[in-house]
Amino acid sequence: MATETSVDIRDVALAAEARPLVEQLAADAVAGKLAAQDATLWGPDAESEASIRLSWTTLHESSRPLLAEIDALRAELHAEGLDRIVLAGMGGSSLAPEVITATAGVPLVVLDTTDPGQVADALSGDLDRTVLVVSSKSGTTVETDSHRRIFERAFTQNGIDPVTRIIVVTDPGSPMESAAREAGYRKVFTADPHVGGRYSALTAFGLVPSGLAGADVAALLDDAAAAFRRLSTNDADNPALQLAAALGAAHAKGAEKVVFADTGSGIKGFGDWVEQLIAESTGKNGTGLLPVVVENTEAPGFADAGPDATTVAVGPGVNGARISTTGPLGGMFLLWEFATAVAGRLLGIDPFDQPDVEAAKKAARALLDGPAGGPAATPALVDGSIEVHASGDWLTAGVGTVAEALRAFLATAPERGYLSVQAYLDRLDDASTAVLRPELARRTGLQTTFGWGPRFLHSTGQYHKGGHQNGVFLQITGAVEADLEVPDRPYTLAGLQRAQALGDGQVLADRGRPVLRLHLTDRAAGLVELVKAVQDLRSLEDRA
Ligand SMILES: O=P(O)(O)OC[C@H]1O[C@H](O)[C@H](O)[C@@H](O)[C@@H]1O
Repeated sequence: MATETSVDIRDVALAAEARPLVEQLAADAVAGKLAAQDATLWGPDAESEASIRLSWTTLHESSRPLLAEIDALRAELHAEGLDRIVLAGMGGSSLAPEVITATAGVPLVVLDTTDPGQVADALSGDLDRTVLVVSSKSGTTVETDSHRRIFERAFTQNGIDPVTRIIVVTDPGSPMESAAREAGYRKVFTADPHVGGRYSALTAFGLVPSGLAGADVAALLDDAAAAFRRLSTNDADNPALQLAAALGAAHAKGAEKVVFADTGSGIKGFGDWVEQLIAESTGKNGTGLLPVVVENTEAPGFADAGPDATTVAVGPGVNGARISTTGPLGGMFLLWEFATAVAGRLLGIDPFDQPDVEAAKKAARALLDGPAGGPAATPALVDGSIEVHASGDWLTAGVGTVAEALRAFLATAPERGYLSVQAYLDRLDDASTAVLRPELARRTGLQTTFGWGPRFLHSTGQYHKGGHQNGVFLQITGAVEADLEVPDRPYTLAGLQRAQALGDGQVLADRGRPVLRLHLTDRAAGLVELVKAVQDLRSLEDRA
């Protein structure tokens, strides 16, 4: 892993376009003001939100006292033979720990799903050695609350006192804090409330689960501290100003997509974390930057990126990368946070709110509260193990197969739009679904994103509804073999999962976006058929 945090605008034309912006940012002392937590940088409308969202700039100092607490708790847990850490948390409450622990090579089971099979697999691990970290800033996130209930019951059923095994990370004063204290859970960490979820990598949200799992979290703070010195200077060499200016200049020329490929950074899964930061921070008011995370630099989207996209190497620069960003993980977190906040200023938006996330949650709740968990969805057609559900009027009569439905759906994508593939499945057992991203990108020439539902609802979901309105949305849902009850709640996990897919689909369709839902009545067979249908799409196109 690189030791110094740096940015290289490799594309000469882009560097030239970014230059005046960088100089202006330096002259306006934006980096110093940001480091000093000046809430006026995004204009009067954003000021009140910004005034309670900027403490992340100095977490490399303010989070230090946490380290000893984490070490002491880890030692205590180990002494009791508790060394399997399961983390229940959505979005900002799990994305950073997942990257930190994967990069450190230490195991962490992350629960950010409503798929009953995936949760059942986490439950079937060795509960005798398990500690559940329940992380939620708001303390009200339904997935996280459901996981806590399910684990609490499982501990009890296995003769384990759940209060000894549950650790909570939340904001002070949240409903979860009071409930946890009342229940007497083993430990409650309260995080700095003046840091939003997606900027919280170096707060208790990032550090507690990662440290308990065995990652060297002190090193993260050291690396962030070293990067801070460069990121907070008001000069044109500041890597964050350069990165923000390049992204802003590219956006101004119509490149609203930012395509990420790892080029040997030594960091595992950085794209999944940076995706939330960029999409939720900038994707609003009909503008923003759409992160597209791809498999490698040869993958479609990166290798063949057009004028609507800026390619970014996470790691050393390579051919085809217009920008490269390198550094140790702690430095990279801070670099991208600084750059995203500054890009927000260039785009004229408030990088600290997420005005459109709530809409999908509301729609899912309404479906769950409706009769029998929402209306029965009658498919427009059934082809083998796949049911086709279409929202909007693009599915013409006479379409009889999945391949034809896909073709009709993809024809709705505007030029230089994007395709979002959203799989409400088990991201471990159904991992191969991710192959659809490159397969579809290659055949459509569209920038194509892939997200696991409901995880992406807490990340790129904001952009889908609030950002540039040029996306088309392919949802994939699947049959559930064994559902899981959520103790003391009127819904099951499968019911929640279904409501989340249908609810978000409804919100997108209400905004005029084309949505195709393919429901796999047999997951394995359906996926094979779907991949085949995508291949047939090519032959249909060839014939056209
Ligand atoms: O930490 P929590 O309050 O449970 O929130 C988890 C996630 O929920 C929402 O969807 C927000 O848009 C995300 O920014 C946040 O990270």
